[in-house]
Amino acid sequence: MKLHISPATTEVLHELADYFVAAANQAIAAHGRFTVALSGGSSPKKLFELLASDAFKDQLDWTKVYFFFGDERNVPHTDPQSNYLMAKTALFEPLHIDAAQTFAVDTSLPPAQAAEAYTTAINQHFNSEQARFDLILLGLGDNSHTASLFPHTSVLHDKSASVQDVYVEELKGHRITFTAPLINQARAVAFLVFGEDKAAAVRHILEDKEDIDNFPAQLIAPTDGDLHWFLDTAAASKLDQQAS
Ligand SMILES: O=C(O)[C@H](O)[C@@H](O)[C@H](O)[C@H](O)COP(=O)(O)O
Repeated sequence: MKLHISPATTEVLHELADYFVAAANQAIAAHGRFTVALSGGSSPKKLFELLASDAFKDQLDWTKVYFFFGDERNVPHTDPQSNYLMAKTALFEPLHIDAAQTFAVDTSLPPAQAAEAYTTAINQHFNSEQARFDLILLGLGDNSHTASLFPHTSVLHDKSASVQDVYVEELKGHRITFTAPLINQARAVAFLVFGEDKAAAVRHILEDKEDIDNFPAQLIAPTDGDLHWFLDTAAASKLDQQAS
């Protein structure tokens, strides 16, 4: 596990954008394409905008990049809460990504069917071999959730490498999420976390004793892959360890 800690969010974003480009070019050179699962929420929006900016957009062949979502809210793709809408606006449209390269969760289906259909789409993308994403981007909630692996939900104990529908009591709604085993199959996982309000959660995940039901992001430990945390100093402020 590698910690990347920088004072300013702009530095964190540039470091992760450099890492994203390097991982993409390495995957494209090695097996002809780069398959990435994007995180949702607010943190990654600036990363997507940076990747689509003049500073980065010409650094890789975007026609060889395939985009999935590590989780999605149970809303239409036109809803401001939609993770797909955020990525479409900040990344896919500015880069003119072909629709055939983007895989949105079909939220027009009931959530359980949407999750099952997404699992099928992933398995088809990987030709029914092990679904091994080249990179999975994750955020972290201040309650230590990641993707839509929320505290005290049954999906935390799902041993299948799949996509699941989960009812989240605190949200009073359904989410569709990768399971931890699916995330942990990835070649690389990168967390992007900003701000003092996340500092306690970061410490729970990286330094406190195992307590999966309260701190679900502790589940994330790639079996045979790299784990990176990209943090600003505020989010890292409660850690004993600093960047390695
Ligand atoms: O769909 C989502 O909301 C995300 O996938 C979720 O896991 C997010 O990464 C965290 O909640 C942090 O969200 P912020 O970046 O908005 O703080």
